[in-house]
Amino acid sequence: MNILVLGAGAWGTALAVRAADQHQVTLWARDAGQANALAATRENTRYLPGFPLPAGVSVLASGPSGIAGLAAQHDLVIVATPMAGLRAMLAGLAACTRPVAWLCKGFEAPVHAAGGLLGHEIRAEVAPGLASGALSGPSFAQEVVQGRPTALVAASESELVRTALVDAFHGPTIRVYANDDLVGVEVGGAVKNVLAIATGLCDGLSLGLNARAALITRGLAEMTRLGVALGARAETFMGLSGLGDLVLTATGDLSRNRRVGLLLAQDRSVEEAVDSLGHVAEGVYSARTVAARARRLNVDMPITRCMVRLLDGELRPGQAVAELMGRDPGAETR
Ligand SMILES: NC(=O)C1=CN([C@@H]2O[C@H](COP(=O)(O)OP(=O)(O)OC[C@H]3O[C@@H](n4cnc5c(N)ncnc54)[C@H](O)[C@@H]3O)[C@@H](O)[C@H]2O)C=CC1
Ligand SMILES: O=C(CO)COP(=O)(O)O
Repeated sequence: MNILVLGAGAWGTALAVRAADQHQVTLWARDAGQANALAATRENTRYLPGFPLPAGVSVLASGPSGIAGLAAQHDLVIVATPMAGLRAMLAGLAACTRPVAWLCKGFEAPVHAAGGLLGHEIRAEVAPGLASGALSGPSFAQEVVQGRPTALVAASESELVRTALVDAFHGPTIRVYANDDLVGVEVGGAVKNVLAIATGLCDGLSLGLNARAALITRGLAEMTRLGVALGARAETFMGLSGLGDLVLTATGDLSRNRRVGLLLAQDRSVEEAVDSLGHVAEGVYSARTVAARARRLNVDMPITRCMVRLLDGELRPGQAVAELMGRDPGAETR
């Protein structure tokens, strides 16, 4: 198989390295300078230092034919940009006849009255004919690139896309499960980032293991409520892209979103926390949209609401905890 990976951040690079165990991979960087550095050093020193690119990975910057021309020369196209780059990528790939999958986890920042969109909603606007889906699940790039065992979920309404993703990435160190609930998989990947900020905050404030378990469990409930209201199946949230990725990101110190929460607990500003990462933390950008869409659907998401007020500077860390603990008693429903 010939695989094109559009985006040379940590995750695109890690998946390119692993896919090259079994396939030919082209890793595309939007910035010619970054592509040249990658090609010269055979290492992504900016986003994933310490892991050489194997011979099966070739590096490219945009050529005269652009991404549409490149896509036509490959069997599968992976969009590995953050959410902020997905709309432009899908628009550029609108006429592509190859299967396409995005890796980003979040809601787009609002571009019109409908509010911020998930990947499949952006696709419906800019590339409705594209055979496409999302590759998601609990997967830190640093572990995947080292060949540590990982399970992913290939989500699409299209069997062709699910099969292409399994063929591309299922191997000795990665298991890929197929799921046709694209909405559920996308909601899980987006909301877990917001909840990981909350759990980082909780751990940074040394609230204890009981508090962390409560946040994860009640966070899963609010993620499920939003997903079901958006048309997902509830059982998807018990799977890899729901519970699985929530547990990983909320508890694993490799998570950039969790690290934002840990830094906020030290009274660092959101800007300082994000700048210190040097990587994207999608939960920071998605939180407001998650809360806004939940509000419109009449879905109660108290943890998310609290995180938005913290990120907006309306609450200090201690006040956020007091607000969550001060709520009226309620039944343990989903
Ligand atoms: N790193 C990880 O372990 C995982 C990340 N993801 C998701 O994958 C997406 C990408 O994450 P990472 O590669 O880790 O990010 P990163 O911060 O390591 O790299 C981001 C890359 O995207 C490029 N970029 C930034 N803004 C862009 C835009 N507007 N248009 C096009 N390219 C742009 C940057 O130049 C850089 O190459 C995120 O949505 C993240 O949530 C998903 C699973 C695992
Ligand atoms: O999505 C991820 C792991 O599955 C990565 O999470 P962070 O973006 O918080 O690092």
